[in-house]
Amino acid sequence: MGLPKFTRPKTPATNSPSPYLYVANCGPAVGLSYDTIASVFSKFGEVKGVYAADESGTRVVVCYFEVTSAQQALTGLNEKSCPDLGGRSLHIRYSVIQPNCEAESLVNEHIPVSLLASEVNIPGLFLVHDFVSPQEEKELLAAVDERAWISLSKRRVQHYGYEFCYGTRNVDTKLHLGQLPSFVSPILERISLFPGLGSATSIVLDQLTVNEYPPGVGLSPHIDTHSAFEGLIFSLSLAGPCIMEFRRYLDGSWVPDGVSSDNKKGENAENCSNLVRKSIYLPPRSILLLSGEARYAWQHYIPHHKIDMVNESVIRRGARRVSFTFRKVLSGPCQCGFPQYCDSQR
Ligand SMILES: O=C(O)CCC(=O)C(=O)O
Ligand SMILES: [Fe+2]
Repeated sequence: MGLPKFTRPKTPATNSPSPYLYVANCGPAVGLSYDTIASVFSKFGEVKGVYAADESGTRVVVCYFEVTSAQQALTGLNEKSCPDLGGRSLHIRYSVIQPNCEAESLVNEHIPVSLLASEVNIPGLFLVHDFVSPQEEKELLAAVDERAWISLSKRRVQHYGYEFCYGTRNVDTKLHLGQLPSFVSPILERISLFPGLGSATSIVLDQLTVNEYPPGVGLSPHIDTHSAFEGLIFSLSLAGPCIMEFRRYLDGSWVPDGVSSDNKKGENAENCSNLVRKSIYLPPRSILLLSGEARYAWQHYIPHHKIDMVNESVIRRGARRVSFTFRKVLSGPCQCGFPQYCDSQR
């Protein structure tokens, strides 16, 4: 599964022809849809696909079936004002294919982005839109902005209840920071009535991490450490949207130690064939619940994009996205039914 990764060619020359063209000054961020680009390039031969070359929205890779098509397109379009593309001049080179590599950085390599959890079809994943009102959103943001942020390399965080340690990806259960702050009390009450969980389940949450992501900053793939937290993880999205992706290794491959949520390397899967990927759009004021299989067996991550393609629409990340992740610290070992992904059971 997944497409090969295309790299930016090192030499600017038109040597080493290949069926793949790396095209700059072209893409959704400059108003050119993938369909428009495909239709212009298909004048030179059959186009296999058009993909984002990176997260800029202004560079794409056009893949032909035949090298000769790419050669003709390069001759016909490179550095020339193109009337079919609003007079824009494209900067084109042959691209290089990197074999056996998943291309997660190709924004449009994409898996379709679902708007509803039911479309994603991962057991235990739920999304509720408009979980808080715009006024509550404003108040929650104001409350955290009055408090001290901790700066990580690319984003800022606050921890309540227990501190989450990114080095060990765990919490120190002996270090209780206190009750969750009163400004989240109405949210906790509403979570206790969460649809789908049944009134028999009493939901106690005692750890909150607030994450503030600037535009273009995401989160690398991870499963929240099984031994750190119980089975329900709620994440409230505020201020700006994002897409969250999920991937599961079908053979249950273990995530190597040291791949922390701030380590972008963790995004490059070594092996594409045993991986399933899904994607969901998280609008501001929505809350996501990871439980069961979604919590224990699927890695979740936020691609490092400034713009996201949500089906046919280009969605710009806002000035920031702030998430409130509510969890319950686990006191004993994890006894989940997914031992192949469980640090307590390996
Ligand atoms: O920002 C989010 O919604 C998710 C955060 C997350 O996955 C985590 O802190 O483990
Ligand atoms: Fe997480």
